[in-house]
Amino acid sequence: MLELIDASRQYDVAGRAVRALDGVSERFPAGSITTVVGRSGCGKTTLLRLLAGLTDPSSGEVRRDAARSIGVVFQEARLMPWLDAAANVAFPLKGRLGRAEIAARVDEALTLVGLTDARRALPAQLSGGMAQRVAIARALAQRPDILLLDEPFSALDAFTRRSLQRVLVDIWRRRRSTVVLVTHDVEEAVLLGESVVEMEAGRVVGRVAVDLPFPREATDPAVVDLRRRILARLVGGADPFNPQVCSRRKP
Ligand SMILES: Nc1ncnc2c1ncn2[C@@H]1O[C@H](COP(=O)(O)OP(=O)(O)OP(=O)(O)O)[C@@H](O)[C@H]1O
Repeated sequence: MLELIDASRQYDVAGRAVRALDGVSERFPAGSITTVVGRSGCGKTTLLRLLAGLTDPSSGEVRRDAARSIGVVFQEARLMPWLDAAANVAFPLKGRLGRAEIAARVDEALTLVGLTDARRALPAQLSGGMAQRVAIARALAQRPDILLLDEPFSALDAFTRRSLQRVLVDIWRRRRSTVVLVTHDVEEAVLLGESVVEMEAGRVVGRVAVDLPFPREATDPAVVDLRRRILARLVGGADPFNPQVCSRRKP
């Protein structure tokens, strides 16, 4: 079980208290895939960092089975610049697994993200999207019980994004790890989540069960309809470029 109980996180920004997360209680059942959607700055990354144990809540609680392994994909690749793509993927496995197992996992993960030809390239020789795919491969190779992804596909072109979304769903269905994926793309949230958690101004304002079989298609009328409804709720007809919108609306 992965769970937030009345969790809040406050930051001090130039002497002003910013409530990045405001009393969130949310359960992420073992083996489920959940997407968290909301506009920029509404606390999605903070929620993920709390789940990962990278940030402590200012108040409230995070419950996570300590025996379960966690893999995190951040918004940016965070590769080690002196290691090639394959060595970056292998790095977290060193000392935990034998050489043959590491080699097999690295091959498998690089194949899944479509980067077998780039295995000897250094991060500086990769495009931004390729570097991000290496970061995704690094997380997949660890085969974590809990996989947390922070807008992992937003730096990718539409074709690569769609194929990696499929890879993620495939892997989740095969391994039944607990997956939480944060995105500002409502379509992606509907395509990938068994449930979509809607966030606004540091709060969870809705949770929608998406009762559609995988793999899902963006053109499926049920997906289109759900996307439209979530978007309408989150935007609420307000000016999407007005930052005040975030804090003005109450759940
Ligand atoms: N380390 C930090 N120090 C100070 N303020 C922070 C910090 N991290 C986040 N915040 C603030 O908390 C709020 C929520 O940020 P968070 O990164 O969680 O949002 P987000 O929904 O993930 O945004 P995005 O989609 O743009 O990544 C923002 O107002 C942000 O400025």
